[in-house]
Amino acid sequence: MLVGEESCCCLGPGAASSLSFERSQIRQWFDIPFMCSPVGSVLLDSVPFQHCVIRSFIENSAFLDGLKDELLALNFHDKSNDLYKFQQSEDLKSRKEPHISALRKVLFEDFRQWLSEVTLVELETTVDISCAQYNYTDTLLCHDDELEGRRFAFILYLVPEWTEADGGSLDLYSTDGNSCASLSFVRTCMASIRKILPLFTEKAQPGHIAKSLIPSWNTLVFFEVSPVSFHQVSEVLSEGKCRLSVGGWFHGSSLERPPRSLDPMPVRSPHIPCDHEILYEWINPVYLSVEYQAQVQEEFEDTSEILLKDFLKEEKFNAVSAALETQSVEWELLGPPNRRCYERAKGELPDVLKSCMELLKSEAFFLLLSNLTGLKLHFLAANNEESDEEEGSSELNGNTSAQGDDSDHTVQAGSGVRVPVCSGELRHWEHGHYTMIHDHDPERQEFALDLLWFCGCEDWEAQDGGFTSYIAKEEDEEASKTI
Ligand SMILES: O=C(O)CCC(=O)C(=O)O
Ligand SMILES: [Fe+2]
Repeated sequence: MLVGEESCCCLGPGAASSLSFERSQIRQWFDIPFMCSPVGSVLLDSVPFQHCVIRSFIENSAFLDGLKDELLALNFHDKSNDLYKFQQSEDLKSRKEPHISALRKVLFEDFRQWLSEVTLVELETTVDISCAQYNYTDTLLCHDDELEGRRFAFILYLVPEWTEADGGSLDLYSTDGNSCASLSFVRTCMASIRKILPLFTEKAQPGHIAKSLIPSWNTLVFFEVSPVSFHQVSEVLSEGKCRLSVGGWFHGSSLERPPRSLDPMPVRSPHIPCDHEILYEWINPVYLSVEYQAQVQEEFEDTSEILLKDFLKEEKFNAVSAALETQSVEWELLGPPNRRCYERAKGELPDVLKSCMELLKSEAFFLLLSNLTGLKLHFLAANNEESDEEEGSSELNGNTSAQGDDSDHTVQAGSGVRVPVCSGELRHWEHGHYTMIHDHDPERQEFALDLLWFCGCEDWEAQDGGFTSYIAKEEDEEASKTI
């Protein structure tokens, strides 16, 4: 029987018996990959990566109620960036509340020892534990938990009646076949083999959701943190329910990490040669007046951004909108999910959309952008910038319709002159779509002009989401700027 620090925190025999239950069998099952074996209330599975679900983790329900009350009385702070939105408690490492202390003792003494025994992984005494609340619309997108020293992740759920329709599932991703580390595999490898492993494999990328675990009251999930442990908390969809959990990590020597796989660079091309007539055909004449362009440029130079309303001529805008609504555009879903999830137009576009994309890549448009921004995106543009490395990008966007991206960059030509280039796509965004910023993105290392053109999102409200956030260098949380 596991007993907490105070007698009122007796956890009851359930915790002890479920943990010690069939210990040798558990070890056996962990040794056999790709086998799902329910052992009483302990379910072990190595697909898509080693994880374990223990139901009725703590038997004493009065203890759990007390624990929940103590947790809800803690201070929570909002955590929000491109990866997540939820509330996190203060660190539980040194909280003195009786139930919290008792749980910490069970997890980081008894349970840690058991875990170490069944997995044959040496675990350190580091205590890494906090409490999280995911309420309506909260989420934690695809990630692998890898951080120096983290060896196993655990989460104990303290949720009300929960179904798939409530969202908030813990989704486990399969990887794209480059997989190089699973618990059983690593354990059977000699240390020397482990060392050379990264030389042969690149870090795997998450593919599709292979398994969704619906949280339930008093269920503990744990999994091995490895280069393939990609998972997410799907968006909480029910308005009235709080997905409360206690989670953290058991620390030990991290597994060898294969080198990161780099995102391929988008194909960039110089402008398409074309006459300036195209601008008169497509662009709202307001933006073609030299005086107005000078005003726009001044504002852009001050704030590094500008919003140009009614940018296309009305009839062109209507034609593009109609094409997006009525003509068939083939969309492909882009991944990997730890970087992005949205649709991009694929194959031949309907004529008007094709022409619109060509406009954004045209020579005349590069010149127009130069005039509006002061950036030298064309050799004829006045050179009033400090650096010759500014670049640009544009984006067509729509709700039920389309979105695109057009990035102007410069490449070195043979003569040493930088030639502005661009890349762009037509994108379609809907609920659940996103992009994430990455430290290792090549695009982060250089300057570019982002151009976003939206379609199909009239009467859009802030609460509808779909904004673009710019994050200041070295900052974790989103910067003030959202578009
Ligand atoms: O709450 C969960 O189910 C998982 C949380 C998680 O993945 C994390 O905090 O890193
Ligand atoms: Fe995680």
